[in-house]
Amino acid sequence: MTQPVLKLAKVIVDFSGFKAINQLDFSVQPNRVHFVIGPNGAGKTTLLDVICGKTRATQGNIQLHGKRELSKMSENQIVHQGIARKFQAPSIFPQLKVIENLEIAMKQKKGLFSILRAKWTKQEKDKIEEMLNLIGLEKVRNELAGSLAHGQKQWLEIAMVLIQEPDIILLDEPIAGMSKKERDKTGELITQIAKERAVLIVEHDMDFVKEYADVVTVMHEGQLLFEGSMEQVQNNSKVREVYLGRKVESDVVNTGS
Ligand SMILES: Nc1ncnc2c1ncn2[C@@H]1O[C@H](COP(=O)(O)OP(=O)(O)OP(=O)(O)O)[C@@H](O)[C@H]1O
Repeated sequence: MTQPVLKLAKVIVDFSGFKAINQLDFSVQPNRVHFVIGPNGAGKTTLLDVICGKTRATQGNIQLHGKRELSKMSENQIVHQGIARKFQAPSIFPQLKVIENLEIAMKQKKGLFSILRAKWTKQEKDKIEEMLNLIGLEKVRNELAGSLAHGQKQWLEIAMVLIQEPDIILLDEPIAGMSKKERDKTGELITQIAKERAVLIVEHDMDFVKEYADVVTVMHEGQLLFEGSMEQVQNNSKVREVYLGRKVESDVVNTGS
């Protein structure tokens, strides 16, 4: 079996006696679009927070490639290990051009010393070009980022995260507020990204999960309730029970079936 990119073992996140994550064992394989779903309060956001270091694990281990232990590292150190997160709200620079946003992301990757060497190498230029093509914004490269449509802003930020060349990218409800067309394009983009790295996504939209998931983890009360394909998730009795009586029940239990 392939070595997981990321592996959490017996992780606990305790908020003053309340365990938002409770003895969680969880791993992410390379080249997979991996979704995390679960009812409100299940611990999904806390899972992303603890992986990227925004929240500290009270207990347990978080390992990257089976060796680098992340649970004691700062957020900044974790980014440099190869874990990048894109939050729901875009954090682009609206007053700068699309291409300038990508250049800033590239500068962050280069670090201070290389910034002093002001010119871009051919490799860096090619990378920026590759990102523009990947997100389909090559024709609007000189537009101000603030003038882009909602979906385009989200893709730009995904590209800014990808420029860091992370091993794993964490996305928090990436299609929130998007039109059908934008959602489809985001799904294609995510599929494309997963060819080179692992993608872990917290998502509430079950149609989207069904369409693009390779693996779905269902969380409940800070623990892993079930993991498998979306079809297996939909047919699992424990999952049905947890969602029973909740608003999302019909989505999880009936989507596309
Ligand atoms: N900083 C905190 N202090 C105390 N409790 C917290 C904190 N952050 C989260 N929690 C609690 O931990 C539980 C899990 O929260 P989390 O946001 O991870 O759930 P979620 O699955 O992402 O939910 P949603 O789908 O509603 O976003 C919730 O009961 C929440 O109130």
